[in-house]
Amino acid sequence: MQFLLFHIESVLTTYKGNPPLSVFLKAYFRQHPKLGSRDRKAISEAVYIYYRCASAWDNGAPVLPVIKTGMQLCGSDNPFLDRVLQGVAAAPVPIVEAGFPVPLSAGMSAGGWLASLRRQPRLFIRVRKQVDKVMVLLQQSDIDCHKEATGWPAGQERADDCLSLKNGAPVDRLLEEEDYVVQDWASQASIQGALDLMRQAGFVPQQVWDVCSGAGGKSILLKDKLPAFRLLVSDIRESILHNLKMRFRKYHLSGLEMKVIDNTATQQVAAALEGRLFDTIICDVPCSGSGTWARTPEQFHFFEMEQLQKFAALQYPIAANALSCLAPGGFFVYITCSVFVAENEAVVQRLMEGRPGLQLLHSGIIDGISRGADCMFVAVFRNQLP
Ligand SMILES: C[S@@+](CC[C@H](N)C(=O)[O-])C[C@H]1O[C@@H](n2cnc3c(N)ncnc32)[C@H](O)[C@@H]1O
Repeated sequence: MQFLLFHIESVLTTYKGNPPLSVFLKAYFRQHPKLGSRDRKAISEAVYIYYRCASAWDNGAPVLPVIKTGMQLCGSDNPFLDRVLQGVAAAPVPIVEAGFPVPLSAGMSAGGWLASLRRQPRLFIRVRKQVDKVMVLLQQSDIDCHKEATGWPAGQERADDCLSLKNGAPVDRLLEEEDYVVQDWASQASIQGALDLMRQAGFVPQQVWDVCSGAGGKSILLKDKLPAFRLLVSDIRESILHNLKMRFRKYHLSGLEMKVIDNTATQQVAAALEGRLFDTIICDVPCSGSGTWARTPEQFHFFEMEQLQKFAALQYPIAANALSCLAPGGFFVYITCSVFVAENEAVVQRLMEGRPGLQLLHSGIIDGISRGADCMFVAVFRNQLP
């Protein structure tokens, strides 16, 4: 047991918040090949618990002794982990009592959101075909799963192809890889709701630009849901566009054009697009990720308020440069995985200023907390200029 505690402490003292904890742990375990899979699991769980709980107790100071005692009492079977989490969930959160220092988007309560960061979220998949057959297959293997309705606004969601499962469910061993996409409920809902709005307006996207495409979560969903359309994806990182290309290949999707673009650079955008206009633009900007901190509790632990200014300085220019390429009558979808006003409503407000032709059709948080999912923010605009 002592060696597990040694490794837990060693990770906690050497990890400084970057790269993501999952990447750091993989590298750490590569350096310690004698650790078996059970050891790695116990160390990872304890470290994640530390970061989940640390916010509840005065920068985590008392959390480590609780983990140590738990491990000494229970071994690495981890029944103690549940008890630690239950204890933490019930404990008062000092930061809530003091009031969370950053204003949260409309509809978010600081207490509910902070409490949700202490629970591990669920796993969500989007099933690309025969969802009922897939559910039966999973249930036959004793994997508890249920359909989760996606879309917005509340009351207009549809239970379709989104499945909710316990985190860690071994879907990769049971399903063919091209039959499903791992994608959080809120991410699915962000696009599903926007598509519903377009459908209600009798609008069918033909020329789509996915700005900040990352590895293509939103684009893959669009390709699965819509009839043929031309798609441009762009991101500042060439390596992530390579991942996107591999994913498109895996899912047998075609009709893709890719460009490396720094969307904060007005000249670069103009040179890359040569006056092209798009009738649909998805703008899923870089952000604090605060709506996903339940999955990455280390980001909350190491978060510093100044980082918000840095993101805000990226979000507006990225969105404004993209908006300049929106065709008349076109739809512009601004998305973040943040719950902070500064990255959400404040950017929407700035985008509206000086653009009288831009109509805001919808703006709000997609709250995944009760479902064990992430929170996102989405605003949908339409260019009403003739
Ligand atoms: C929230 S992620 C996008 C996630 C992606 N849309 C998806 O659904 O999987 C934001 C992306 O913005 C990219 N990015 C950051 N700064 C950028 C910039 N200045 N111009 C273009 N993309 C940028 C990042 O590389 C990252 O992939």
